[in-house]
Amino acid sequence: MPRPVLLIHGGAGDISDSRIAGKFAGIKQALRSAWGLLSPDNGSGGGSALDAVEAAVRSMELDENFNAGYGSCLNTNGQVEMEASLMEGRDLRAGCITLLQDVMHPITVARRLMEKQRHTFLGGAAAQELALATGSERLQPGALVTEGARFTLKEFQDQMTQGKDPFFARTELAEDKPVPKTDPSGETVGAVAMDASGQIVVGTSTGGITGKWPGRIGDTPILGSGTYADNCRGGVSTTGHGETLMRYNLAQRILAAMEYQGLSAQAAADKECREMTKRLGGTGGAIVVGHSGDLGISFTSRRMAWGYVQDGTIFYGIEGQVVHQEPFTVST
Ligand SMILES: NC(=O)C[C@H](N)C(=O)O
Repeated sequence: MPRPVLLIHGGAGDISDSRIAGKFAGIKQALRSAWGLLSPDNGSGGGSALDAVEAAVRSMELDENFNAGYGSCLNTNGQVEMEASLMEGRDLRAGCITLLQDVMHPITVARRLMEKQRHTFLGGAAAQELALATGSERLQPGALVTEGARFTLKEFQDQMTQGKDPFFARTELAEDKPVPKTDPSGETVGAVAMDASGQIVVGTSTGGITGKWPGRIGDTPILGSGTYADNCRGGVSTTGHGETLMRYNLAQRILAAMEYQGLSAQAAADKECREMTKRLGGTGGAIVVGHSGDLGISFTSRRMAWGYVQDGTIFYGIEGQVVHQEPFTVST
């Protein structure tokens, strides 16, 4: 029987030192709220990967330390347009949502779509309609906008006014271009879980990138780029510069490297993240759970927050190879 595992990320990017504590707190909180749903010790013989992934992502959508739900990045109109995807690896069912506004939990809307099984990808008004019809509350316009998101948009717009385009700077890493103090890509959230039945589920949720054009769609809701789950191979959630990730098809490439080159989850994630940045310039990261339960955590950005629980211990990190660990309790 597979050993259940829950691995999450809180986004790849140029995360400043002052934001690390908030990221760690949010990662631990998300693991705390989701692990009980998956753990074999939860009294019900082990829970479902689907419930655990949804719970972990919902926790980070509520937390303004992450670029998803409340605290999402803003487009050039100062508005939040969110995206999410959810996939399960047994029957390859999925729900993908884009251009969603004024709803706290895009990942739950993605789950509702997946469960309906009629369509796989809905955007804009249709996504909104589904959200409201399946129990999501419509928030006041602007309710998801935080001070931090406003500040980052202002900083981005100031740089544009000065003729510096931070997007271009990040996709042309080899050149000496100005780099924004705050990464306009913000930090998407994602979770990959495998339950005791071998079911693998992946969910990813984002506000996109700061200063995006209204209507811009990133990698997050695109299967094979932001999210992919296949019980025969594994599950991947990615984060980083969406235009880069979708052109490279990062999630699918990592799974292909595991399947056809026999690489471990870690080796495949390292190889494909590195190769992507070498070829396209943009940076990003991925979390991976292989079908046999091995884990991969890799990023080419400066930082990426991540965490997982194993054998009563929580492991987490944000930088290079540095791994922190502490006993996991519900009050961690
Ligand atoms: N930080 C992120 O992961 C942003 C997301 N990948 C996007 O480009 O929309």
